[in-house]
Amino acid sequence: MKHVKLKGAELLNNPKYNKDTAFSAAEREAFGLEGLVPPAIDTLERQLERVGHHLDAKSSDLEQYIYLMSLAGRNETLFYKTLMSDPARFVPIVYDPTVAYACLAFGHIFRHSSGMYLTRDMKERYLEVFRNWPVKDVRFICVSTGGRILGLGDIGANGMGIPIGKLQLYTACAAVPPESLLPVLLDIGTTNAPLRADPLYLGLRQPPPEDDEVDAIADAFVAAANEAFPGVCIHFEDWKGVDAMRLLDRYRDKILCYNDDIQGTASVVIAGLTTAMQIKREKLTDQRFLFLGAGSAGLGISNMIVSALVQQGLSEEEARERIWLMDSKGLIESGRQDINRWKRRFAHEAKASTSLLEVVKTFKPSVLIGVSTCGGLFTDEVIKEMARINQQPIIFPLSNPTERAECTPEAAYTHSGGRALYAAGVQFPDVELHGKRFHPSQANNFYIFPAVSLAVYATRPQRITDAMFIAAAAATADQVDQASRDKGMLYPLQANILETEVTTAVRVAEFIFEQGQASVERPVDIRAWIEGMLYSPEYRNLLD
Ligand SMILES: NC(=O)C1=CN([C@@H]2O[C@H](COP(=O)(O)OP(=O)(O)OC[C@H]3O[C@@H](n4cnc5c(N)ncnc54)[C@H](OP(=O)(O)O)[C@@H]3O)[C@@H](O)[C@H]2O)C=CC1
Ligand SMILES: CC(=O)C(=O)O
Ligand SMILES: [Mg+2]
Repeated sequence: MKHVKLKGAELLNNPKYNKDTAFSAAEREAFGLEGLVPPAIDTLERQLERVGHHLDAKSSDLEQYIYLMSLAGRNETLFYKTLMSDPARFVPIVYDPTVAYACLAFGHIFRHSSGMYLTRDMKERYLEVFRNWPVKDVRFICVSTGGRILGLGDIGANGMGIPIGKLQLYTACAAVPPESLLPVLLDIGTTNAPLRADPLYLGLRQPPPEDDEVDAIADAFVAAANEAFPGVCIHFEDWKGVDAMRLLDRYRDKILCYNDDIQGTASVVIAGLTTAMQIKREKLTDQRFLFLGAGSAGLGISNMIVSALVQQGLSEEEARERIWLMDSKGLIESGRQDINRWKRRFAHEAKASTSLLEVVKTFKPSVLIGVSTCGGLFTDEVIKEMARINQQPIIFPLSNPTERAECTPEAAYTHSGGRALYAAGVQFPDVELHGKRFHPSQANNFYIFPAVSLAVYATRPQRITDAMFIAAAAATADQVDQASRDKGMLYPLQANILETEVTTAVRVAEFIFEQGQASVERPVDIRAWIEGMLYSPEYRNLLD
C-alpha cells in the first residue's frame, strides 16, 4: 500500500493499518518498525487466539466490552476478525445487551475517543467541525442525542455507545466497509439531572432545549452532514420518541435517511410475524395486534403493519382496526385528550382502561408486543389469558436491555403450556420445561439495519422507503428453514448472520433497482456485484 505514509510509532497507533505483531519482516524494515514490536511474527489467526485468551480471562461481559473497544481503537482488522469469527458470541458484547451497561457507565469506563461529538453550541459551525473528521467519503452517519437509549431513558452523551455499536454491526453483520461509517453523538443536553451532576460525565451539563430549537439543531446538522459528505445516509437512533417521529416525518422525503427504531424495528417484527404465520398456517390479515408502548417503536411497527396488511388486501381502515396500543396512561382510545397526532391515528372507540389484562380480555389479541421500556409488565395472568384465547399466542417482549423485557421466555413458555411463539429484544438462553427444550427467538433490528444499509451502500438511492424495509422483512423470513420453524424459531441463525444479511441486502438491492430508485447502473449479477464490495477482516500487504 504505497499510499500508507505513516512510519514507526505513528503506524502502530493507527488502528486502520496497525497489525501489531503481524507486520512482516519486510514491512518492519520499510516502515521503521524494527525494535518497536516483539520479534515473533504472528498470523492474524494466532492473534485471534491470543484475543480469545484475553477475553476468557475477563470477569464480566462489561470487561469484555471495554477490552474489545480498546482493541477497535488499536487494531481495526483484528477487532473485526474477532467479531466476525463468532457473531453469536460477540454481538451481545459490543451491542445489546452489554452496550446498555457500557452506556450507563460511559464517562467512567471511557478510554479513548471514537466518532464525533457535536454540541448544540456548535450549531453554526457543524460543517467546519465535520471537516476535522479524517475521512472524506463517509457514507453513513449514525446519530443519537442519547435521548432514549434502549429502555434506559435519557442518558445524554453516555448514549455514544449506541451509534458506535450500531455501526460496528454494519461491518460485523453485513461487511459494510468501516471507513465509510461515522458515529455521532449530537449533544443537545440531557434531562438526566443525576448524570449532569456526575463529575465524570462527559457531555454538556444542561437540559435540552424546546422542540423548535431541537429541530433547528437537527436542520443544521443534516445540512452540514450533506455538505461535508455528499450522498451520506443519516441513520437516526435512540432519540427521544417524539423527536424521532417528528424528525423522520421532517426528513424522510427530503434526504437519504432512516430511523432504525421506527423502521428497522418494524421490519424485524414483520419478519418474525411472517415466520410465525408460516408456523401457524395463518394469515397476517387475520391477526389482532396489541402493543404495550406507543412510542417510536410501537407506532413505527404499527404503521408498517398497516402498510403490510394493505399490501395483503385490507383497506387502511380495516388494518388500523386490528391494531390497538397502550401507553403509560392506558389504552389509546378516542376519548383520550392527551394523545399526540401519531397515537391519534390508532385511537378507537373503546372503553378506557389502564389494565393490560382487561384490554387483552376485551380486544382478544393474537399478537402481543411489548415496547414499553418496562420489564415484567406481561404478567403471568396476561400470558395465561393470551394462551386461553389463542392456540399459539405470539408474544414479543421487545424492550431492552434484558431486565426491561416485558416477560422472560420461562414465563411465556410456562404460562402458555409451551405453546407461545416468543421473541425478545435480547437473546435469552434456551429454556428446559417438562423435558422439552425451547429456543427463544431474538427480535432485534440488527437483523435488518446492516442489510438495508449494505443495499443502500451499493445502489445509492436518493431516499429510503418503508417498502425497502418490508422487502428486507420478507427476505429475512425467507431465510428461516423448516428445521428452525419446527423448533419455533422465528429468525435465521445468528451464527450465519453475515450470509443472511448479505442475502437480505441483495433482495433489497433488487427491489431498489426494480423500483427505479437506484442511482447506479443495474449490474447483471447483483449478488456478485455486492460481494465485490464487502469488507473482509484481513491484513493487506503494506508494501504492495
Ligand atoms: N428489539 C428491538 O429491536 C427494539 C427494541 N426497542 C425497545 O423498545 C422500547 C421502547 O422504545 P421506543 O418506542 O423507541 O421508546 P419511546 O420512549 O418512544 O416509547 C416508550 C413507550 O412506552 C410507554 N410506556 C412507558 N411506561 C409504560 C407503562 N408502564 N405501561 C405502558 N406503556 C408504557 C410510553 O408511554 P407514553 O407515550 O405515555 O410516554 C411510550 O409510549 C425500548 O426499551 C427499546 O429498547 C426499540 C427499538 C428496537
Ligand atoms: C435495539 C434498539 O434499537 C433499541 O432497543 O433501541
Ligand atoms: Mg434503538
